[in-house]
Amino acid sequence: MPLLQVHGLSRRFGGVVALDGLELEVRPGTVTGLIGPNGAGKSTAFQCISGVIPPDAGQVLFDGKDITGLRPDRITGAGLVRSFQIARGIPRLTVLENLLLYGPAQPGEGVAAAILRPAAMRAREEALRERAKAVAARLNLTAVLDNQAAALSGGQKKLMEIGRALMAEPRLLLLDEPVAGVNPSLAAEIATHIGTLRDEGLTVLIVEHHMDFVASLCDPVIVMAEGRRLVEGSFADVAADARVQEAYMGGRVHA
Ligand SMILES: Nc1ncnc2c1ncn2[C@@H]1O[C@H](COP(=O)(O)OP(=O)(O)OP(=O)(O)O)[C@@H](O)[C@H]1O
Repeated sequence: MPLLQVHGLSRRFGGVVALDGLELEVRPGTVTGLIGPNGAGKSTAFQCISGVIPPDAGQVLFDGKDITGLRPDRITGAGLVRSFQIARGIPRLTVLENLLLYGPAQPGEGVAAAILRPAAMRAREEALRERAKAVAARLNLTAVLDNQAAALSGGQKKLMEIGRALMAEPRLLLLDEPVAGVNPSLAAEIATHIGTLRDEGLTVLIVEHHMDFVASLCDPVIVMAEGRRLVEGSFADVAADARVQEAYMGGRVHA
């Protein structure tokens, strides 16, 4: 069964039809790419899937359960986590502190539990620190764990952003332009990290304009145009498709 199923997703902004009956599926264990020309509706799809904005119509199923219109924190709690295009870490906090902010919510660990069960709270904090360190290690951020986020390179900020999403223990990670503004060698490094996460069982859906990155990492690739799915297939197949080239207004999609 697909991990994510989107049926008939529609959303308007005034007179603009951003999503027009979008259909898409993400199979478990894939890094699925979502591409398309500017204004195709990719970001709006991410926003509707992750609960940031409600769709006007349609359905989002995560692991077979209807999550349409749920609050973003509920959707994150269910294991569908979105990472943002712009790194939003808190600049004055260290990398470790930024990661710790995004540990999974613990049901039942309210204020009363904190007062009554300090040992349990300390154990949870310790477990969270260990998790943050493990996440940092997987993303080559160990050396900068105690540095302020503001002092990171552009690429390290992107990796920290992925790390923050990983702290929430996702089963499906939505990445919005993870290599926008990143140099090619760092983009290749980020692709390697994402490929490793996939090999470890994470499923990923990525919006990205950087075609080398999509070609090297994403299979399948879904092409959107005018709020709908235009074609889906391997990168080579969709790049060679005349409808896709037309949607990019005569521009070539290079492999
Ligand atoms: N909050 C909003 N208010 C009004 N119009 C919006 C809003 N968000 C998106 N739109 C419009 O909806 C359409 C789809 O936009 P969207 O950002 O989803 O496309 P996209 O495929 O992510 O584009 P890009 O690749 O340029 O980021 C566009 O015409 C856009 O102008």
